[in-house]
Amino acid sequence: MQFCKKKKAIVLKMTCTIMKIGVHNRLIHPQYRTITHRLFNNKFIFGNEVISAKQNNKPIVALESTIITHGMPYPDNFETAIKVEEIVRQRGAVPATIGIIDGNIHVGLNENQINNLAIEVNGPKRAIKCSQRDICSIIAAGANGGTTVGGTVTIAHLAGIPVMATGGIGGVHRDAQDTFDISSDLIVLGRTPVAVVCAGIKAILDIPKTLEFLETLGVPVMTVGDAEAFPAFYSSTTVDNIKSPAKVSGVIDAAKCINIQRNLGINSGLIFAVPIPQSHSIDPSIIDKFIQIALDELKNRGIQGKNVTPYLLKRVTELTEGKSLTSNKVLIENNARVAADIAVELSKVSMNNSGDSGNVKLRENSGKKLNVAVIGGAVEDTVIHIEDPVVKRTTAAERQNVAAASPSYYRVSLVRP
Ligand SMILES: O=c1[nH]cc([C@@H]2O[C@H](COP(=O)(O)O)[C@@H](O)[C@H]2O)c(=O)[nH]1
Repeated sequence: MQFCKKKKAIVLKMTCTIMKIGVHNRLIHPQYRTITHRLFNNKFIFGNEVISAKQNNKPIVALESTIITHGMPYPDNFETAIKVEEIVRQRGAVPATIGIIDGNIHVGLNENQINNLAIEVNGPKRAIKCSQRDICSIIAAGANGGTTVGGTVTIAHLAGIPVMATGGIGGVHRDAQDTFDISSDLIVLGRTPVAVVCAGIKAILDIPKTLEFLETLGVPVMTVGDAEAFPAFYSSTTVDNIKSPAKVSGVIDAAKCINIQRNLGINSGLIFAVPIPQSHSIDPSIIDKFIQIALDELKNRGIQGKNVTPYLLKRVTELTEGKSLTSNKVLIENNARVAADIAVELSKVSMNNSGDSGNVKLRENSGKKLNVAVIGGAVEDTVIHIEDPVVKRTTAAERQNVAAASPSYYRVSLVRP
C-alpha cells in the first residue's frame, strides 16, 4: 500500500513535469525548441495572459523593461509601464513585458513584479541593465535584469513574439569615433527577426551615423505615415530635417513587410519609426542645446558605456524641467498603440499566408535572355592542394609542350579557404 502511494506520487510528479515542459516548449520559437527545452525550461516563465494568447493564437506585443529600471524616475516608470500594457490590450493584442527576476526570464511580468522593478530605480536592489550580452550572467547570478531593446528582442524571438514596442532604440553615440560606443541594439537587430516600433532614434545619439550602420546591417528602417522626415524621439524631425530611408503608409503595410521578410527567410529585424504626436513634439533645435550641455557634463564626469544613455535621459529631463519626460511618456504610449495594431494585422496576414507578397510584385521568369549589369566584383582566394605529385622524367620534346602535359602530372583538389 505504502509502495503504491509512493509510486503514484512519482508518476504524478513526472506527469506534471512533462506537462510543464510541454506547455513551455510549445511557447518557444520552433527553431530553439529543443535547445530551450533542454536547457531552459525552468528559466522561462510565461505570464498567464501570454500563455492564453499563445494557445489561442492572439497577437502579442513584447515590451522592454530598461525603460522601467533605467529610463524614468519612480512613479512615472511604473505608471507608464502599466498604461502601455493597457493600451496594447485596448487595441486587441496582449502585452508581454519582458525582464529577468531572480535569474528567471519572464515573458509577461505581472503588476507586482513591474512595481518591484520600478520602485528600486535608485535603490540598492536596482535591476541590472540587460542587453543581450548580460542575459547569461544575470541568470547565473540569480539577479534581476531590465532588458534593453537588444535584450528584449533576443528573448521575444526565443518566445516566438515578432513585434515589440519601445521609446527609442539605442544607436551610434555622438563621439563614437573616440569612444566606439555603439548600442548592441543595432547588432542584435541585424540578426534577429523581430520588428521594433519606436519614435525613431534617440536625439542624444548621432542619428545619421546610426541610420548608416543600420543600412550596413541590412535592417529595414521605415517611417509609419505620410511624413518624409525621420523622427528624432522627442521631436518629429531631426535638427537638420533628415529624410527617412523609407516609409509605409500605415499598420497594414507594416505588417505586410514583416510577413514578407519572414516568408523570404530574411533574419534581420525591422524598425518602424513613429513620429511623436505633434502636440508633444519639442523643437529639435531647443532640445539639441540641452543635449549638448548634458553631453559636455558626461565627458567631464567620465561617464561611459551602459551608463551613458540613462544619464543623458535623466539630465535632459532635469534641464527641460520635466518637459522631455512628458514627451517620452507620450511617445511610448503612441508606439505601443501602433505596435499593437501592427501585431493584430500581422496575425491576420500570417493566418492568411497564401503566398501574399504584399506590395512586392513577383515577376515570372519568362525564359527571355536578360541583360545583366554586373556592379563591382568579388575576389575569392583559392587554395590548391597538390595530391600525389608525379615525378616523371620527361624528354626534351615533352618539355616543349608543358602546357599540354601538365594536367596529367598532378591530381589537384580545390579547397575554399
Ligand atoms: O524611451 C526610452 N526608450 C528606450 C530606452 C532604453 O535605452 C536603451 C539603449 O541603451 P544603450 O544606448 O546603452 O544601448 C534601449 O535599448 C532601451 O532599452 C529608454 O531608456 N527610454
